[in-house]
Amino acid sequence: MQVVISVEQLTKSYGEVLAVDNISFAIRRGHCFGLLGPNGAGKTTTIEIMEGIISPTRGQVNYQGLLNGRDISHQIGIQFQHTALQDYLTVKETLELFAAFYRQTLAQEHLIELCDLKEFLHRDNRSLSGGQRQRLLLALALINDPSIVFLDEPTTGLDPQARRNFWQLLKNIKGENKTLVLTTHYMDEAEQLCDEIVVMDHGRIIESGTPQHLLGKHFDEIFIYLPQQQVSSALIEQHHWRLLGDRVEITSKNVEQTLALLIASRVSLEGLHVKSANLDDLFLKLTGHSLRV
Ligand SMILES: Nc1ncnc2c1ncn2[C@@H]1O[C@H](COP(=O)(O)OP(=O)(O)OP(=O)(O)O)[C@@H](O)[C@H]1O
Repeated sequence: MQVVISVEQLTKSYGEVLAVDNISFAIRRGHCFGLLGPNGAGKTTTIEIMEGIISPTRGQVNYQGLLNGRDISHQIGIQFQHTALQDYLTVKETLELFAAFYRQTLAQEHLIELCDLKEFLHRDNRSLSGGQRQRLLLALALINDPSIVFLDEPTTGLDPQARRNFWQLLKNIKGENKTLVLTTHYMDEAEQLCDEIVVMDHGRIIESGTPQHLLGKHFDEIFIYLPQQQVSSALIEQHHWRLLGDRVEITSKNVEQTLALLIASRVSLEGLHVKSANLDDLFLKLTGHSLRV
């Protein structure tokens, strides 16, 4: 698949602080690319350099052959984390206001359908729920029919249902052959949406690849959980199992064998929970801390 953005040896320092430290990666057309990392990892700095909002100290960003600094504004759309919306305007009026800034725009009907705005189109911006506001911000990012859309933590603060609805919209947009670049604090979001991820910490890339490839590379075990009161301390110590709150975490390379061991040890299997490693586990393994602390 064709590379649309290539980031080459990018470095950004703020005085003594090295926010981004010599990173390189490529983003392919039609992919959803995720930039993950704990607070202060350098994600926002990286995405803002890609968007052309700030300039790098060293290195460059290439857009389909165009160097960063050239006017690429007609090709990209940006959904910022905090965008002030004009009070007293309806959603429809807001779309019209923003559309007036561009020569080329996506047909309003299509935009309304793509971002599911119909039910609150004539409502004042101030009366929107968190999820509706994010859908409007997404529509504004798409208004110039960009081929690349940047989303900085698009679902932070939304309830689970609103997040799931928003993911579906992003999947539909991806289906229109647009390239998505997003930062997120939610591993399930990255797992649902991203074809490729880059994990950053302290300004550097510590891992990159498809979620499936990275999970396969770092984990060949399955996690089994049981209520602690059902497992004797002697058994926990003997097998070096971990205590997580009131549960015992058993790491197993062979679930059948582990279950046979538990049954032979007369451990009750009530409340047993089995789970494969997910991106949360990967993140913890790579950075030593979970993403949301
Ligand atoms: N304008 C600035 N001046 C000085 N230091 C900055 C500036 N912007 C960012 N930094 C520092 O650069 C580092 C990377 O910050 P950045 O915002 O890129 O991280 P992040 O991964 O986006 O974090 P978060 O998830 O909290 O948004 C941090 O140490 C931050 O304090």
